[in-house]
Amino acid sequence: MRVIEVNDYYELSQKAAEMIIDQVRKKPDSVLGLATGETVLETYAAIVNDYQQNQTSYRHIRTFNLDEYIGLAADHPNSYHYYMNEHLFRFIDIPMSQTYIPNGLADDIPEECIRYEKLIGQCGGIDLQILGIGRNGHIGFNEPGTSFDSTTHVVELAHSTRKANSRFFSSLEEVPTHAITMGIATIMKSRQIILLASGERKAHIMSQLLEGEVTPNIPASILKTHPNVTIIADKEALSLIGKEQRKVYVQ
Ligand SMILES: O=P(O)(O)OC[C@H]1O[C@](O)(CO)[C@@H](O)[C@@H]1O
Repeated sequence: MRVIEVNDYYELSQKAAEMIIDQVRKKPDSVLGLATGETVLETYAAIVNDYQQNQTSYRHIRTFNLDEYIGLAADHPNSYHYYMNEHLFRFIDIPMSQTYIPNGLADDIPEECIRYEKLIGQCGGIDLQILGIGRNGHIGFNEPGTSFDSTTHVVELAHSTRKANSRFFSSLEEVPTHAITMGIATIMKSRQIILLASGERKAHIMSQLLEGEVTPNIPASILKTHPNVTIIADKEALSLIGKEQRKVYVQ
């Protein structure tokens, strides 16, 4: 695991976009794993900007999103379907039929999880997975305590996660209680992973991640055992890292 330290959120977004665009140019039929949330927003904006300036093509790219709320329709403004269309897909030339997001309205949700996991395999697995990190160390919606062996599954969202995400809803009660998420084993099968962390609100979890052990209590800690993980984090997110850990990880 290597950590690229950047000055601020702007630089983080530029660097992340650059790495994703590089992957797309090198392998135009790449399978990308995508995240939602606030952190990745400007990365998508930078990808859109590059598309408009340089016409990088996504015609043969396939994408798999990490997660989706259960119970929200694709056109609900807080669904991750809506988020992805709104911030990325509608601006680039990716055919919508090549963008995959779990269906949180499926009649048979356990079956939907199995289908989604299989589909990732049938597409050859994920070449590059983008991750944000929750303040409790969650990746996707894999909350603390999730088995490292988990594949795509249903989760009950932690109160802290619902509270954090309630900023996008009109009230906490409106935040769905459950979601479908790729599992930790699903994420770990990706050939390359980039995790993004920005701002002071991620400083505590970043120090726990970099200084602590690999434990299901911090789902992101499993990334330390993956052969190709890059963390892009800004100075604020790395502000609580001790000198020794800095020497080990930070470039
Ligand atoms: O980027 P944010 O909004 O801080 O969220 C971090 C992570 O938490 C989630 O929003 C889920 O709670 C993920 O989608 C995201 O990767």
